[in-house]
Amino acid sequence: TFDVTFTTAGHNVPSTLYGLMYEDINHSGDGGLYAELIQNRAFQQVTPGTSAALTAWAALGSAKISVVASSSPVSSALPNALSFAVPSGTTSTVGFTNSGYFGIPVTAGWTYTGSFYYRTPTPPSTKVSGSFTADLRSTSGTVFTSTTVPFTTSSTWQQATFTFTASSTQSAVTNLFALSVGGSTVAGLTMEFTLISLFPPTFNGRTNGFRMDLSETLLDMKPAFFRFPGGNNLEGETAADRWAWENTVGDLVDRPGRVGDWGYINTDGLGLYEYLQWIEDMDMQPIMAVYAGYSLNGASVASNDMQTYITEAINQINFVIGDASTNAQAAIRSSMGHPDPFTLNYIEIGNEDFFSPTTYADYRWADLYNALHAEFPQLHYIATSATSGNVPSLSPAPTYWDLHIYSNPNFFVNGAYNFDILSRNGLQFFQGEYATTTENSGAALTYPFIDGSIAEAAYMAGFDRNSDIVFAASYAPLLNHVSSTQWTPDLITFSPNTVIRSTSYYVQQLYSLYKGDFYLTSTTNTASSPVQWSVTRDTSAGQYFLKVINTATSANTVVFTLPFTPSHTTGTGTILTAASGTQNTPTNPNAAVPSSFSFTAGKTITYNAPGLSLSVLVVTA
Ligand SMILES: [NH3+][C@H]1C[C@H](O)[C@@H](O)[C@@H]1CO
Repeated sequence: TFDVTFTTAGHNVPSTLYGLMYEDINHSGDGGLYAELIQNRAFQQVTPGTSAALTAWAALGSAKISVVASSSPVSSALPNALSFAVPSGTTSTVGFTNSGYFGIPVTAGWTYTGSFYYRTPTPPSTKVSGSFTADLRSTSGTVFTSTTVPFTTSSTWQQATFTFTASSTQSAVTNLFALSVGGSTVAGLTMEFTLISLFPPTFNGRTNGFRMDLSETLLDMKPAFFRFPGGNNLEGETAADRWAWENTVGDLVDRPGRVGDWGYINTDGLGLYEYLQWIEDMDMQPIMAVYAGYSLNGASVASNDMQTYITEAINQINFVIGDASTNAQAAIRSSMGHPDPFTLNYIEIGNEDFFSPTTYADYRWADLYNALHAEFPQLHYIATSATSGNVPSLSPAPTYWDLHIYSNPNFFVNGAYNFDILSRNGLQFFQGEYATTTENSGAALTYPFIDGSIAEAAYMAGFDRNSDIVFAASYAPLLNHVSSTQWTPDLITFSPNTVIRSTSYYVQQLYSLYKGDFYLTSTTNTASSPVQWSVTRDTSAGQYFLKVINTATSANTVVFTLPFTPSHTTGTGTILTAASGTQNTPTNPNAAVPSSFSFTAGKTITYNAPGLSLSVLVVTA
């Protein structure tokens, strides 16, 4: 039995404590949160004439399709186009299909919004007019919804737009988007297409917006912040491949995309503006990273080449918070629909610069910090070259540090007091990435499992308890597409039409929902104890959240002694618990989900915590 007495003494819990770490990894962005359904929609960053250039595209009927460098590109950012050549004498239906990001969801009632650019490089002497049919169909050709899109041959680019509404829901996602036309209409013609786009309804109805079910899944966590755009995906393989904000704003036709750092092309259709608008819609605040001159090939920008990136970072921040009436970058923001500045308090300078500590310490940190702090003194700047709370020396000395740790359950159980032992010297910590990535045996994890999730919960009691110096924490990575994953485990796994909440998702959710605003000191415990606890309070609601974490496989009893007598004798709690090894997976998505329970409340509360459990007992004063 663990006897826990808590007092009314303690400290504030920062509102920023629990949030989300994001980067476009595992198709978290393109094919995930970004709602565009067409993969390879503008043939960005591909080599014309290669089969890879045609990823996700296939011909219908006797048409010949290939990716070409257009003789008259739709924009300098999008030099490539799909060439669609119809042999003379063709009479049967021709066209092309796209298989989406490993599938396309067909959902009854959804009105899809589509568009494409098209032109006929060498139009016939007599203009040809006709109609394309745009549709969603199964791979066997069953059409679920369709509409006609009139066209007229012209050597100049036209943009066609259309909508259609699905009348059925298909459980299978192996569906195709198709553009087709009667062969006799276009026989002998060669046409070009690009930026072929199809959106479902989006979160908050935003144009060029976010996938609804994934947004709702994240909203259910009430996350306080969103760290973006990376993570490794900020850094590029080289400086030229980095995430550069300017290439991600403005009209989609002006965004070149880039080769991302996780093995696939980023369209950058999900760009800085879309991130910021969604973050605002989700009641979060950004923790925005700026490129700091280190890339994944291990090279650092030379000291006397830093100015380009310093200027880029200043412009990136001005896009977010500048005055649109005086600042050019802020004026772009305004022209995209947000005249007022977005909320911004935190800037992360680089990512995991403990891989390049020398150049970070010699000049990269100072160059960026000094310039940005001078320009934006009100912002907080987060350094990334620490691997633990014993931070390296940097000048100017950072106040904020981002720490990352990926390990096994034992690390998190034994590390539960890692922040208690740190001296309070003004430093503030962001546990920006953490997760149980292997079993104690070292076996890799494809999905989180209850043993690791409850170990994370034990570590997180340390975030509550030390939230005087831990201002933010987020599990990583956040998302993975079940059909294209480069890193496991992840908090949330998704397919084109399903979302699986892992056991670690529920731990993150419970800590975030029951964060409270004040931490109450209680009986000291020790690291590696099988049971951890945390008591926080929602002061305005007069509610106390008694969290109990039992990392042992057998039950343990905790007896709480309260500094007051609750106003009720029955309390309601929420528990996440499961047998060792349990995972939520695509085939068993609800193997472990939270459930509620009631308990007897009083000046003392005796709670028998099941093995491998996180429980939150809600007590009203
Ligand atoms: N290598 C990990 C650390 C880096 O910051 C992330 O991009 C990766 C997983 O999210």
